[in-house]
Amino acid sequence: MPSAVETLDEQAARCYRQLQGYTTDLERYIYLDQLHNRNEVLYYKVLTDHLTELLPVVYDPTVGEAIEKWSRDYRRSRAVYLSIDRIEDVRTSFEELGLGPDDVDLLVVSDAEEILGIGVWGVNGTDISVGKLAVYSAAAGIHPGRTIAVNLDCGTNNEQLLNDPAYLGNRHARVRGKQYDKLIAEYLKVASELYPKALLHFEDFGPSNARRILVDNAKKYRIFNDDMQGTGAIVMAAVISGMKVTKQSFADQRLVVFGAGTAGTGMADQIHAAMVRSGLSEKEARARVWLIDKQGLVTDDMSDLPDYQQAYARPAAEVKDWDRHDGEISLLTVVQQVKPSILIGTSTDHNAFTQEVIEAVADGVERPIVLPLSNPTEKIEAMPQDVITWSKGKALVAVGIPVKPFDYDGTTFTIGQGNNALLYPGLGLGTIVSGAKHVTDGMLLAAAEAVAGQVDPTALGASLLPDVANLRASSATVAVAVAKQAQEDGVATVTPDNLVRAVQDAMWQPVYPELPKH
Ligand SMILES: NC(=O)c1ccc[n+]([C@@H]2O[C@H](COP(=O)([O-])OP(=O)(O)OC[C@H]3O[C@@H](n4cnc5c(N)ncnc54)[C@H](O)[C@@H]3O)[C@@H](O)[C@H]2O)c1
Ligand SMILES: O=C(O)C[C@H](O)C(=O)O
Ligand SMILES: [Mg+2]
Repeated sequence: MPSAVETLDEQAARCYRQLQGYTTDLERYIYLDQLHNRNEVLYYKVLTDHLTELLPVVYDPTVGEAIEKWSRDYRRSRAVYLSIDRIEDVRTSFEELGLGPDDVDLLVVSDAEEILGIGVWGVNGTDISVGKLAVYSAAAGIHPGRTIAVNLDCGTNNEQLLNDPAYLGNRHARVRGKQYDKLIAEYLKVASELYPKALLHFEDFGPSNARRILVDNAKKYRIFNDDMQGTGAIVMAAVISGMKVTKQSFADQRLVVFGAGTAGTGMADQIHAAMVRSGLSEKEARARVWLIDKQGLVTDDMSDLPDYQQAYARPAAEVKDWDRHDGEISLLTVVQQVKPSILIGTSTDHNAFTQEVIEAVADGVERPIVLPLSNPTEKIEAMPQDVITWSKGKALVAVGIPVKPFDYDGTTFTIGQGNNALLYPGLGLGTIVSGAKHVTDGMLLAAAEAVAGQVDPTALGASLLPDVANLRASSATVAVAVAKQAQEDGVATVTPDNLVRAVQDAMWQPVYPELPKH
């Protein structure tokens, strides 16, 4: 080795300078991934020191592009691969890691059927698990050595991958039905037996599997679906913040969800539950939710509605006089009829929130909450600057991607990042610190309230959500609230006297360990 002996800070400064030499975010992603593979402490040091700048590089939106090119650019495996063709190998695949029952806090698994909004990516989807874990470690100090990324390779229907000679996954159509269910059951069984203390995080599954797996297993395993629960909770945080401006309660809201899949219906469920908690009956609350999917407004005369949409289908009779185009009731018509106080986009339909739609929303109520949440950037329903301009500064906006502050009519608007990354790291840490047997609805709500409690959104242009730069502190606050709620909900298995201290102590810092002295 060269003679110089450097500190971690000096090494990190060199890496950061090297990073400046690249021109595209994908190149930066690859550089950081190689650093991740070479020196994990140094990688996290650079990442945590420049979190606002580098989160969009290691995570959304760049991770979407990295996934598309993953086989082409393959470097090194950072995950456990479980093949649908070799379910009998699930246990050995984990055992090969040599980790004991007390060694693992967290697994992130994806079957890559709905990566962000870019569809099915087979084994290339590995990096969504890797990226989510990097955010857990950088934002909430979950020890990276105590985490495992998992890819479930169920085949892929993505022709581009099947025809790509470089593709590294199973070259057959996606396997569904009994064989798929067997793989999921085996994963849950093995992972929870080998690592009984670990939280099992599910990411970017297709809508029907995401919901089914969560509903069937929520009571049996320590399981969390980020796209449903994490997203639902960050949206709750944004809405709680927005209601501080409008001085309303959940019972006053009218919710339109555009894109009623995993994330959209997950949010509808959490906001519906909050409406019930604020005094509405189940039925009254349902009557305040409108789902729109590919076939327009979801109504109860539609055949083959998936179960997660049925609950909110509007009676056909109620909308029989509404305008239709090609038989469908459009987003614009729904907005004009309903005058939503909250409009959410989780459709992947880029630019669906047109000027006409946003103007209609702003005509309907004084300060509408507008959340175009589809990722990555090329899927977003509307850019925040447009939503602010078209609503004449009235809309209260958050989006899934990071956006720089901008001026409108003499005011600077700061747009919060309504991405589950602002919430799940703290939720995970709180779950781990409390040893919670399950992630309860109460814990999700506590996380949402803790996130919202960190901002004052009342000034015009203020953000609805905390700044990513404060994510580490914000995650610690969320973790304390979640662990406390776990105790109140009777699911905590560890009850430290001083929760704040326990959370701080549990947070891993990127520093080199002391070498033992001889
Ligand atoms: N900001 C966040 O934290 C966050 C979290 C989860 C998901 N998302 C984003 O939300 C989007 C959806 O993710 P998902 O996991 O729910 O996917 P999904 O496939 O489960 O749901 C998408 C839904 O939108 C519908 N849709 C597609 N095109 C449409 C159109 N033109 N009009 C109306 N509806 C249409 C689909 O039929 C489907 O029901 C993705 O872009 C994802 O990145 C964001
Ligand atoms: O990964 C993200 O950026 C958020 C979310 O989980 C998504 O699927 O879009
Ligand atoms: Mg996701």
